[in-house]
Amino acid sequence: MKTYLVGGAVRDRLLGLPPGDRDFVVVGETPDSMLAAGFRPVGRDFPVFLHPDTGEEHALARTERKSAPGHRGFVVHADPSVTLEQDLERRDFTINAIAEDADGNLVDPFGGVRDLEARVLRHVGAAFVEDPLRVLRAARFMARFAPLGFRVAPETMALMQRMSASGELSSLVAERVWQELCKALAAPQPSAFLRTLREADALAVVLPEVDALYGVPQRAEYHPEIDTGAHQELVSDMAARLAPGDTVVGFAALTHDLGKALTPKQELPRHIGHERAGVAPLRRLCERLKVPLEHRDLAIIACREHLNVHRMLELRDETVLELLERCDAFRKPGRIEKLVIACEADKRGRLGLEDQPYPQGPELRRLHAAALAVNARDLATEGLDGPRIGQALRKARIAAIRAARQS
Ligand SMILES: Nc1ncnc2c1ncn2[C@@H]1O[C@H](COP(=O)(O)OP(=O)(O)OP(=O)(O)O)[C@@H](O)[C@H]1O
Repeated sequence: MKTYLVGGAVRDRLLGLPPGDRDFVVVGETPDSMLAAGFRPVGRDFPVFLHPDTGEEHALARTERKSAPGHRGFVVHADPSVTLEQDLERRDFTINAIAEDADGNLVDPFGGVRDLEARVLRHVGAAFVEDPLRVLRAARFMARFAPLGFRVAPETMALMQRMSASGELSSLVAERVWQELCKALAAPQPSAFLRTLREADALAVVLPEVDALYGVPQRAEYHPEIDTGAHQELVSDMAARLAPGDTVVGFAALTHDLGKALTPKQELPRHIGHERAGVAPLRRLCERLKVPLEHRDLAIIACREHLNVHRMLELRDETVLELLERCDAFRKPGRIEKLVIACEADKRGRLGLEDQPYPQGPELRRLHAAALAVNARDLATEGLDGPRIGQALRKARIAAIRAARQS
């Protein structure tokens, strides 16, 4: 069986990055011969099989054509006559179109190795324009590879701009968009995702709420030299640094200031009330992209509460408890940790504040732990009934917060 390692695994090994999932392409086989060799099929119509021992994905070499106008998706053609080169030709970027045989020999018909060395993200061929998702894929690869010095080839960027102008990006299904956004948030430099999409004129189409922050001024005492769009870029990168790979924190960091785009002109650049104004656009974005509940819930809390967390050290004991209650921190204790990191990213992700400590974080963690230690069952044994237990619990938690503050 002629089997080649392809895609991300070859690319990442050549870049010296730790190996991820391994995908293989198989040439000269049919679905029947794969089944006869013991492979298990994945899905129904898709020519992908799992290796009987390793479970790794083996796809039959295939070509793909965009289906006729009026039909969605692609026509996949996979049979023993499809060559390895034809399979590689349908891939998105040259650096993703390198194959490696079992002896470690590279097959690289489109100059992927040269582009890896030159740190260039370049499309393979004219068929690139057939799938609008590739604009987002380019942006998310930049979130991962910009720190290594990669840039998008000018001719690829020109194609991406044409794809945006064609209006096809708006036909992308929510799940595909969310998946790429998530991969970008899990990468070391999410700001490169935003910047690449903006340059391709695509951000306003896929994330209009995020795009709306560019050009909106910040308060003078923050960093007047950059706008709120640049601020959200810095905050997103800081979140990726503080909680690498945590897309729940990353999404909250990205969206915490959406309300600033709605500040009336006469109120600029103060943005009073932006934490409340941001909830509506955030909900809209979450509904459109079918954002998972865990991501959505933390993002809404971070949007609404980030100013309170920043003011933590001045808050009254009662207000600290209210903040914890609004975060549902007694039923979902893990949330406070993520909220703290998103808020810390906001504070430290400002020009000149990158290395500043964020004392509000440890303080909120400490007071949360003290309030959590108060046990409703202990109070129940004192003979209190329903509503009075609730009141006693609040009082005891406030006392615990006070005691922790004084200790
Ligand atoms: N929409 C697409 N258009 C063209 N080629 C694609 C597309 N999606 C995937 N590919 C090809 O399939 C390979 C595997 O795709 P996948 O999305 O798993 O990314 P990857 O390159 O393995 O990177 P990572 O594992 O970091 O996400 C890619 O390297 C590319 O060759």
